Formats: sequence, structure tokens, C-alpha cells
Amino acid sequence: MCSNKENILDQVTNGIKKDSGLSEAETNFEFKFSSQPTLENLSEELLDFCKQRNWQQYHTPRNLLLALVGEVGELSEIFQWKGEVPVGLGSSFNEKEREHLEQELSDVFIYLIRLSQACKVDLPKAVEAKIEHNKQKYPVEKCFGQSKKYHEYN
Ligand SMILES: Nc1ccn([C@H]2C[C@H](O)[C@@H](COP(=O)(O)OP(=O)(O)OP(=O)(O)O)O2)c(=O)n1
Repeated sequence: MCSNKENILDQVTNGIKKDSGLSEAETNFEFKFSSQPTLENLSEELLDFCKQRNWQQYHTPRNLLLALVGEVGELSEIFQWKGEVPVGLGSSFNEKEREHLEQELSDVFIYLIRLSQACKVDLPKAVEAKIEHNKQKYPVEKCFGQSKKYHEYN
């Protein structure tokens, strides 16, 4: 390890290793989402899906929130009893389980988009603002390599 960048990477990796017991390969986050469809594309499609079925009457904020929580429960069941799972899932998930995971993550995302629509929250803008807020709350120089709650730092 000679450069500063390598040094930081090493510290991050070791930090993850120490907490999760996973190796460097198992904590490799290199991954990119597709650029299409956009959030706006999905948002429009979901609104159409709902209108075509005359389901606006059911897609109220409270109902959508309950549906979202239900889907989070279904997502959790997939991981239940598996113990720690590496980033990328490794050999912990077979093809069928991976497909199931894709479906449950999608259900959660779909209801999150619908709930945001029903609450008229501009989700990408809100997330961007929240990330900025998190940066202020968790400054790198205070939090580097530690995962404590913000009020536990001095
Ligand atoms: N009133 C509804 C019912 C369903 N959906 C959409 C959003 C979810 O993506 C999916 C949820 O469908 P199900 O309630 O059938 O749940 P699952 O797909 O999880 O099926 P199961 O409960 O059998 O696992 O369909 C919706 O928008 N509004």
C-alpha cells in the first residue's frame, strides 16, 4: 500500500471485514444500474397500470404504505435464517432465489414510487436533499470507518 487512495481503500475494506467477517472479494460493490427505464418512465407506467384498473380509489397513502410494509416483510423472508450474505450474494442464493429477490425488491420499489406519487413527494429531489443532509450529519472526518449513530460521536 503506497498511495493514499490505496491506504483509504484498505482501511475501508478492513473495516467491513472486521464487522461482517467477509473478505475483500465478498464486499466488492462494483455495479451499475441500467440508464433505462428512468424513474419518470416507471412512475408513468405505474400510474397508467393503476388508472386502467380503476384502482386509484385503493391506492391511498395509508393503503400504499401498508402494501409497502407487507412487501418489505416478503423481502425479509428471503434472507431469513441465511446468516450473513456476501455482496453480490455469492453462492448463498440459487437462480430461483435470485429471481424471487428481484421480484420482491421490485414490489417494494413499486409501492415506494406509488406512495411518493400519492403523497406528491418528488422522490429523486427528496433523496438528493436527504443525501446532502446525511453528509452534514455524518462528516467523513468524524465517521470514517465507524458506523455509530450521529449523536454517539463527540
Ligand atoms: N392493489 C394492487 C395490487 C397489486 N399491485 C401491484 C404492485 C406490486 O408490484 C404487486 C403486488 O401484487 P400482489 O399483492 O399479488 O403481491 P405479490 O406479487 O408479492 O404476490 P404474493 O403475495 O403471492 O407473493 O402488484 C398494485 O399496484 N396494487
